[in-house]
Amino acid sequence: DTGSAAAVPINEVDIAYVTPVTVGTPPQTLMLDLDTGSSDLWVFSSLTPSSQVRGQEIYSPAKSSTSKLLSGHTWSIRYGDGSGSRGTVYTDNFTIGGLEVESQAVQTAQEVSSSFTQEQSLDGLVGLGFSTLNTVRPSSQLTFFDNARPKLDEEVFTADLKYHATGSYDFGFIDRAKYTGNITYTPVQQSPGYWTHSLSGYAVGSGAFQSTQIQGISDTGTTLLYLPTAIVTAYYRQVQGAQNSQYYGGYVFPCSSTLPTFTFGIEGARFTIPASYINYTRISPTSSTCYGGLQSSSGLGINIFGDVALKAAFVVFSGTNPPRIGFGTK
Ligand SMILES: O[C@H]1CN[C@@H](c2nc(-c3ccc(C(F)(F)F)cc3)no2)C1
Repeated sequence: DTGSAAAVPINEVDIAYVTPVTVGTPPQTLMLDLDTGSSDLWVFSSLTPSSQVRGQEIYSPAKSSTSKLLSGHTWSIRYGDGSGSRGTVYTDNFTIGGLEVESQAVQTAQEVSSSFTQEQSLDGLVGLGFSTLNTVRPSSQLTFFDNARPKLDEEVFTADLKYHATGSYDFGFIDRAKYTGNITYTPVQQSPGYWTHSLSGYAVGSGAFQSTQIQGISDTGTTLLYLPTAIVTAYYRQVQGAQNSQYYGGYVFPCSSTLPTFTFGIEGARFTIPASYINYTRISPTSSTCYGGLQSSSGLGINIFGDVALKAAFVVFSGTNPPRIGFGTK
């Protein structure tokens, strides 16, 4: 089997992407954020206090003839930005892009943090990290990809995220129409559960490529690209008026500045992020100061190849044994 679904940016700066999914019988449609940096599938639900729901679609297990309570099981998760949620668990039919998993663990939120309440076009997350990261207790649950795997034509899913446009996630096949040339693969270290791999180096604008291994995680749920401080300062040294602002918590610059491109390597292949992707957003609607899409990872303890980098390529997440990740030019 295969599946294919849209990845729709939730605002005008691509802060996150949501994908239509269906849960239960008859199908209830929700828009979920597919996140390769976590492994919980959770949804706003009929169990979420109405004071915490602001425009989101909810899953009501009571309205589904195929829902089953996973008795005694709970979950609680915290994301990199400090947001979080927690609740109980049902199993139910779950589909993405026509690909169905009969008994998917669907984690129903009983509490969500304020930043989820405020994000009214996001109804929950689908974790596509390794199932070892799942937070359901006493027994952890499998991701949609792990459940779907036995029925997939090929043990892969792909991400084709786009700049200020709708892209796609495919399951079980690699769509040759979505990239040119060949996919370049590199090994993934699946512990502790992220899609962890290395870049083979980088270049700032037309500068020489610096060959250096940079280990990090490819994380579709993270908006920006976070790299070591030395690389980030080398980049913004090329930007007139750029500064690392304590106040704004990162590199900002005059919106009128000319930004260089940023190139990263996967093995011998090279992928160039256009300057426009790195001119991420105005710090406020009327400001002439802009916030960068490339920021330092020094406070995170890990480098994160988020959407600013991933949307510059066609990315294959391969669940083969051993797992690997592939990048294609598009
Ligand atoms: O934890 C890491 C795993 N992947 C990264 C991730 N972060 C979120 C997220 C989504 C939406 C929101 C909110 F809607 F604004 F609240 C917040 C965080 N989803 O994946 C970070």
